[in-house]
Amino acid sequence: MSSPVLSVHGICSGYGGGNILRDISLDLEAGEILTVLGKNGMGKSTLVKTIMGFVKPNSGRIALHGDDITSAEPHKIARRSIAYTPQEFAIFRELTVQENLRLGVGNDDLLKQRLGDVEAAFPRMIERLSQRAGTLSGGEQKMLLLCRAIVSRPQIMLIDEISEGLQPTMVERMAEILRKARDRGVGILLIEQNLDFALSVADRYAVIQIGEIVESGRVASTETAAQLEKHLRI
Ligand SMILES: Nc1ncnc2c1ncn2[C@@H]1O[C@H](COP(=O)(O)OP(=O)(O)OP(=O)(O)O)[C@@H](O)[C@H]1O
Repeated sequence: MSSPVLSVHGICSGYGGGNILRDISLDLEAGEILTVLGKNGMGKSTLVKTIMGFVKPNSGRIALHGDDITSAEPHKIARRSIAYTPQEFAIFRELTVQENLRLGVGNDDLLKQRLGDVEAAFPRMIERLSQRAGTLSGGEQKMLLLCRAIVSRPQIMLIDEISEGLQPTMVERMAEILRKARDRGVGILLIEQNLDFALSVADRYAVIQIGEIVESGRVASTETAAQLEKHLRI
């Protein structure tokens, strides 16, 4: 087997010295989607924030492409071909769509070369390039987040609840975009509560309950959905 693009080993992490995550370990390979499932407040966002360096782990090790990045600064981690789409609407509302997309690549020339990636993912975004991002619909803002990640042509994507509040056709479009990225070899860590969406794209799953992984495996059949649903019920 190839070595993982992202490796999380024995991570304990939280806020103010306490631990929300306890002994979390997972590996992500190139060209696969691993979904991390769990109810509200179980620690899913804390996990991606810890990987990105926004929350410092109290113990454990995180490696990107085999290099230790535990406790590295977020801007240094972000330079390592990893794209993070946070759960919060992390777009710059006063900037245009194009200016938001530029943040994914660094300059306009490169963005121009890669606008085809945006058009292939979500043609409507091209029509909106000069529009202020804050005036996009909620669904379009989520699409912009995903497009910004895509134009950076990352090897790893960390995606936190992108499907939340979206209509089914938009969710299906997101699923297609993620499958295409996976088929190009991107390793995707997909944080989700939408079980149908997550299992329609993921190759593997892990369930977080109160900061611990309580179940994990391959996404195989409808049996998996039935088996996992209990973890997501309120
Ligand atoms: N900045 C913070 N300071 C203190 N506690 C926090 C902070 N952010 C999150 N928490 C707590 O950590 C726990 C896990 O939160 P986290 O956001 O990781 O959960 P989640 O599984 O992503 O849930 P959701 O789906 O609701 O976003 C919660 O109890 C939350 O209140």
